[in-house]
This record gives sequence, structure tokens and C-alpha cells, in this order.
Amino acid sequence: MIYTVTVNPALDYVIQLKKVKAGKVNRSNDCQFLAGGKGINVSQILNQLDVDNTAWGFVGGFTGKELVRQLNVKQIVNDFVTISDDTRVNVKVHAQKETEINAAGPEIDQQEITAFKARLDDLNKGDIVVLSGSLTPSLPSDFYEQLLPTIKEAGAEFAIDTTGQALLDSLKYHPLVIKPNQHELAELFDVDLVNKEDILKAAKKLQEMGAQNVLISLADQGAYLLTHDHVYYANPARGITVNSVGAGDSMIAGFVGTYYQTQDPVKALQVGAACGGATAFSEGIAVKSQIDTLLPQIKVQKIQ
Ligand SMILES: Nc1ncnc2c1ncn2[C@@H]1O[C@H](COP(=O)(O)OP(=O)(O)OP(=O)(O)O)[C@@H](O)[C@H]1O
Ligand SMILES: O=P(O)(O)OC[C@@]1(O)O[C@H](CO)[C@@H](O)[C@@H]1O
Repeated sequence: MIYTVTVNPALDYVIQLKKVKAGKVNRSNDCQFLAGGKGINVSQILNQLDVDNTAWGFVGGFTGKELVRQLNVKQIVNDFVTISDDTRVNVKVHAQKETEINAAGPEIDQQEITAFKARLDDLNKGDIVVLSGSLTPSLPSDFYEQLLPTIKEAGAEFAIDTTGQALLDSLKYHPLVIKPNQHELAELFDVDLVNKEDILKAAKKLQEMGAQNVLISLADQGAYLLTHDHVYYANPARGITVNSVGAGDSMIAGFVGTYYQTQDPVKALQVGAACGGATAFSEGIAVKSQIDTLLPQIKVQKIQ
């Protein structure tokens, strides 16, 4: 089983308009509330790939109820801890440029944290836990790290999609895969990454620090994968970008879901790149038909 963890999920309020003028009244052409949060997006793609998974995390209030309603409609299995504060709303403005305003997130108390940690008792050998996204301000900054010994003791693997020190602190527990984008990779080591060599050198460092596989996503430039033995490059799919929100989550889902089924990191990279592209080319998170259409376009090359 794959478990996704979204401790700070969101209703994404996606607003479409031609142009935003700062300081003026702007009127939208279209808007909708979509269940979001990085781990939840991973679950959505896993469902499209027919990979069994359960979404874990914290939800609360009227926003949390709507989020769970949407997941149930899509038959995404979920087992959230209910909190007394409201799940956040993140605003995504799609105009001449994409602008995102992500809220900090709700208060989570000690009892709710304890209830969440008890979920980990369900883990079995061979399971994969995908930990994704920001923490709420009330959670300790080492919250992910606190979960890792239990996950490993159960014989499960984990993937982690977070940034900064929290990502670095997870490496000693040997994540199955991490996926910083080029910008996040540069920030991790406080360096400029000007060419391929710089990127691969920084990615190699993350592997030396403990990651089993390192995926570096480059948006419309494709992605690199460092495995134990080799380095691979996956080209980007061709298409018109309409939304980059969730492309990274989709790539992780494609990678982890395929790895779980095949144990083949190269196939996993191919599917991950197709899932990322499919989401970038669609209004929300991609569906199976879009992923299947792009899959043959992705050729994985061994470059080292
Ligand atoms: N415009 C695009 N065209 C083709 N493929 C894309 C495009 N955008 C994303 N992808 C695919 O999805 C992968 C992940 O995208 P990206 O690098 O933007 O992740 P990210 O920065 O984590 O995304 P986000 O935070 O917006 O979800 C890329 O490596 C690529 O394979
Ligand atoms: O604030 P975080 O947790 O870093 O990111 C949250 C978020 O931007 O990530 C998803 C896209 O990756 C969205 O669905 C969601 O709003």
C-alpha cells in the first residue's frame, strides 16, 4: 500500500482571468475550489494509475468537509485526523502569469498530533509513505523527521517532497526518492546552478547524504534521475502549458506508483515525466487518458 501524507492540505481556489491589475478591482472569468495539497495531488494521480493508496493528514472545518467530499466523489481512499480548526484555502490566480498565495494553515493540537501518529501503526513491510508539502505553523519544524524512525522500523520506504533543512534532515533515513526542482536544489546548498554539471554535482551530494534516488525536475526542460548506479535524463513532453500547479506532485506520484509496481527506476522516471507533463497541460491534476497520450513521447536516456 502507498500512503500519502498531507499535513497541511488546502482547498485550492483557482481563479481565471485575462489580466490582473494590482491595486484595482479585477473580475474573474471562472473560478473553482479544488481539493489540493501536495500529498493529496499525489493520491489523485495514483488513483489514475490504478495504484492502491490512502490519503492521510489533518482536515477540519467547512473547508475540510468540502475537501473530503471531493476526494470521496473521486473515490480517493482517505483516513484524515479531524481537527477543530479550518483547513486552509490557497489562492491560485491564472492570468497573464500564474500567482499563488498559500495560507499558513490551521492550528493542530497535541491530541490531534497523537491521533495522527497512531495511523503509522497500520504500516507494513513494503509499504511506501509519501510525505509532501509544508507544515502548519503549530507543528514542530522536525515533524516529518519524528515520523521517519517509525516508518523505517515497520519495514516501509518513504519519499519526501519538502524543502530546506527538513529535507536535509530526512536524508540519513535513506528516502526512496526525493524530488527537488532546480530552484530548490540551488537553495539547499546556497549556490547558483548554471549548467548540467552543477546540477548533477549538487544532486550527487544529496545521494551521498543518504537519498536512494534523486529526481531533479526542470519543468519544461525535463528531469534528471540519479539512481544507485547511473544518471538518466527524461525529455519533457510536448504541449501547451496551462497550469504548473501540481506538476511536481504528479511526477512524484508517477515515479513512486510505478516503482512500487515494477521496482524499475527507469520506467518510474518515464511515467513520472508523463504525469508531470500531463498536469502541466491540463486545468487541474491530470487524468489517465492525458498521461497515456504523453507516455510514448518520453524517452529516458542513460547519460552516465
Ligand atoms: N511545461 C511542461 N512541459 C513538459 N513537461 C513538464 C512541464 N512542466 C512540468 N513538466 C514535467 O513535470 C516535471 C515536474 O515539473 P516541475 O519541475 O515544474 O516540478 P515542481 O517545480 O515541483 O512543480 P510544482 O511545484 O509547480 O508542482 C518536470 O520535470 C517535467 O517532466
Ligand atoms: O504550501 P505547500 O504545502 O508547500 O503547497 C501547497 C500547494 O501549493 O501545493 C500543491 C501544488 O503542488 C497545491 O495543491 C497546494 O495549494
